[in-house]
Formats: sequence, structure tokens, C-alpha cells
Amino acid sequence: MTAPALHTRNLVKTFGGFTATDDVSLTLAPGARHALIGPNGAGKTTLVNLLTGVLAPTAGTVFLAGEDVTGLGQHRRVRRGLARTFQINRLFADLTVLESVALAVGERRGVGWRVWSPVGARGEVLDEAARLIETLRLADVAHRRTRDLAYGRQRLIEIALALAVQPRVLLLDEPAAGVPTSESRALFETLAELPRDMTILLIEHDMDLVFRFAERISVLVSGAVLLEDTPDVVATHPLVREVYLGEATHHA
Ligand SMILES: Nc1ncnc2c1ncn2[C@@H]1O[C@H](COP(=O)(O)OP(=O)(O)OP(=O)(O)O)[C@@H](O)[C@H]1O
Repeated sequence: MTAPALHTRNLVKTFGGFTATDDVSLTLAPGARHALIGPNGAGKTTLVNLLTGVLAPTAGTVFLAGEDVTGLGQHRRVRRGLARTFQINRLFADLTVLESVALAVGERRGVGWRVWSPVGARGEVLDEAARLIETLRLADVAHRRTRDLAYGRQRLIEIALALAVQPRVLLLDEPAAGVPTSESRALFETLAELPRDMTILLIEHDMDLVFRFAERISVLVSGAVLLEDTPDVVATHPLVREVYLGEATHHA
């Protein structure tokens, strides 16, 4: 049997006497389109930090492709195939889209800034960067500075940077945060076309986007998984409606 791409066993994180992550056991099969939802303060960010190695758990285990990575830091998890995007914009505003993505590809290939030297892997790096840019439908703006692009497209560049490490598992942390609705549809259409062998965990506040993208949804409440099921079941579940969707309408 193939190991899950990502799973946790009885993950706990306490801050002082407060339990932010409460016995979370999650399983993402290879190729999963899984979303994590929950009201503000439910512990989504804490859980992502435990998955990526920003925080060490108080108890429990994180596995990547069946291997225990609980003791590994962020960079070693990235090297084992776990990449994330961030809620905050971390782009080099003065670089072009192609330059930004090429830097990230060069970094993975271990050539770093030397990608711009006349010798070396420049051609291959640029080809790979151009392919990624194509995948994310950014080809028309490849030579524009990232600061000049609409916010929705800047978020796509961030996703391209995460994809440059060739992850097996991609954590999308609120990719549509701050993106106008008119742009978020296109962003999610692009995400829907990412390679199916990549496993994706989406953390997102916009329920329309979550229900369109995810095939499984885990609902986090007070640090614990209240329910994990298909979007249909989650959407109509009385507890979810009471605990989360009712509250979500106040945020909208
Ligand atoms: N470093 C910390 N020290 C103390 N408490 C913390 C710490 N980090 C998070 N918490 C608490 O843990 C709880 C969960 O926070 P977390 O940021 O994970 O929630 P969230 O679901 O991501 O919320 P949001 O959607 O608002 O980002 C909150 O009550 C928060 O105050």
C-alpha cells in the first residue's frame, strides 16, 4: 500500500496551558485535494506551522511519504518535498516574473544567483522557469516587474516559487487572501490544473473557493478536527453549519 503523502498522528501543541492543536490526526493520500477550514483562532496557522516545521509539537508525529519528519526543520522538510505558500507577500518587487521564478529554480538546482552568470545552467534554469510560468498562466507578464502586477497574479507568482522546489506536497495558505473576487476565480481555475500527482492542502477562508477546489475537507474547531468528509457532507452537516458556516457569514 502506498504511504499517505502527508499524515499526522495525535498532534498536540500547547502554549502555556492553552491547547492550540488538540490531538489532530490528518491523512492526505497522494494527489489529494484537501482543505482545512475553521473559524478564526481554530488553530489552522498553528497546524500549518507544525506540518512545515516552524513549530515543534508538544506531542504527536508528522509523516511525509510515510517517514517521520517531526524532528526535522523547515528546510529539510522542503528538501523532502513539502512546500508552502505564505499569507504575506514575499516577492522581490523589482524583479521580473521570470527573474523571480528563475532564482527559485536556480536555488533548488544549487546554482543560486549564479543563474545570471554567462556560464552554467542558465539555459536549463530559464527553460524550467518559463515552463512553470506557463503552467500558472503568467507567460504574458513574464518580463514585467512583479510590483506592477495585479494582486491575484502576484499570488500566482508565489505559488510558482513554491512549485519551483518541485514539491510532492503543496500547502496553500490562504492563496486568495486580499485577492478581489474578480481575480480569485482565475486563480483557482489555475490551481485546479496543477498536476494531479501533487498533493495539495488548502487553507482558505472563502467557502466558495474551498467547496469548488477540495475533494476532502477537515473542519478544525478549538484546535481539534470536528469532522472530515467530502464537501457535500461538510456543507450540510448541522454541527458545521452551527459552528463554522454560521460564523463565516459574519466574516463575508
Ligand atoms: N505563539 C503563541 N502563543 C500563545 N498562543 C498562541 C500562539 N500562537 C497561536 N496561539 C493561539 O492559538 C489559537 C490558534 O491560533 P491560530 O493562529 O493557529 O488560529 P487560526 O485558525 O489560524 O486563526 P486565523 O484564521 O485567525 O489565522 C489562538 O487562540 C491563538 O491565540
